[in-house]
Amino acid sequence: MLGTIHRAINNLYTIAAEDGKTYSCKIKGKKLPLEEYEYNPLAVGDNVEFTPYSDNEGLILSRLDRKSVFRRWNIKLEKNQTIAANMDQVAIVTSAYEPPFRPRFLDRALTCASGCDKIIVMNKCDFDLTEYEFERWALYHKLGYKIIAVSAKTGENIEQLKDLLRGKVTAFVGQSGVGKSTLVNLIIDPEVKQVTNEISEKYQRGRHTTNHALWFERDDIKIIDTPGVREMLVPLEDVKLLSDAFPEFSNFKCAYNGCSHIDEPGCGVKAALDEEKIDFDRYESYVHLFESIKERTPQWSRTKFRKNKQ
Ligand SMILES: Nc1nc2c(ncn2[C@@H]2O[C@H](COP(=O)(O)OP(=O)(O)OP(=O)(O)O)[C@@H](O)[C@H]2O)c(=O)[nH]1
Ligand SMILES: [Zn+2]
Repeated sequence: MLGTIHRAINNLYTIAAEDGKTYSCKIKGKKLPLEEYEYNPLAVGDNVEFTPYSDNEGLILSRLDRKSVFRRWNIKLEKNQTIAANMDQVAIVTSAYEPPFRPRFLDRALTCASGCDKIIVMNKCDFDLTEYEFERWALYHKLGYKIIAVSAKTGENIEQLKDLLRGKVTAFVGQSGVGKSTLVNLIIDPEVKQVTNEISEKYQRGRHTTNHALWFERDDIKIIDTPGVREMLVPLEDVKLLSDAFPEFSNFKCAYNGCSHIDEPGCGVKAALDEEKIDFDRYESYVHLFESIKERTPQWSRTKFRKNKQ
């Protein structure tokens, strides 16, 4: 039987199956195959093949191919952790205030998502952005990302956000406290208008924080809410991920195929930077990401980077 993982906690998986029923499952026998540096074989959104052994229990046999993933580097485990899989798009939720808008965080989150569209949601737009923040925010629009400013508090633009979600599976990711759960609750259950900690019981969630990813759906809107994090570290991955998150670099040609845009001669990206055709802050953000991947594992050398890119 086939099904989709809607919840994954401590090797126990809740699966919504093709027969319309929900099964609580474990992985059969040995573990599922893991890639080097990979922590968890299964995440919310994964499609699996399983054998039911009772009306509501089963054993997972295999994972079907993924079309997309959102994964980050788990610093404690020193492994890539897959947070959500097979979504059509990732909504990176940021907030205008408390926590303040952090473009660097946003760049990292953009890099963690692969194989899907990315939309950027600015929640708490009942607060004003500073002029500087507004400019940074507008830059993402210029780069071609879908962006939307909403307020879970006042309801501003929530209908427009819903329009972006219809007919799709969307993973909500972001810093802790930006209001992901408040937004998800508002979208999934419009009757619920109270603040988060009052509604958390209804969904049997933690009081203030979401500590595991969870699938929600209502009509044709399907959302994977994910735990908020303080830091979003980019996964160890084919470095192509980085270039995907910096689409503006692809407008410029470099002398070397697979140029890392750090110190190679004839780098078109660095030339464009000198001519102010690329935003300096974005470039700096890229350098940080590049260095963070390189530092983490000495064996992930720049040579490997070049080889992977070709
Ligand atoms: N002013 C204002 N406050 C909001 C808005 N949305 C959420 N909040 C508040 O922000 C706080 C954090 O909201 P949560 O929904 O718990 O944030 P989260 O992103 O799910 O946080 P984690 O569970 O840690 O990932 C709560 O006190 C909410 O009531 C908004 O649009 N405007
Ligand atoms: Zn270059």
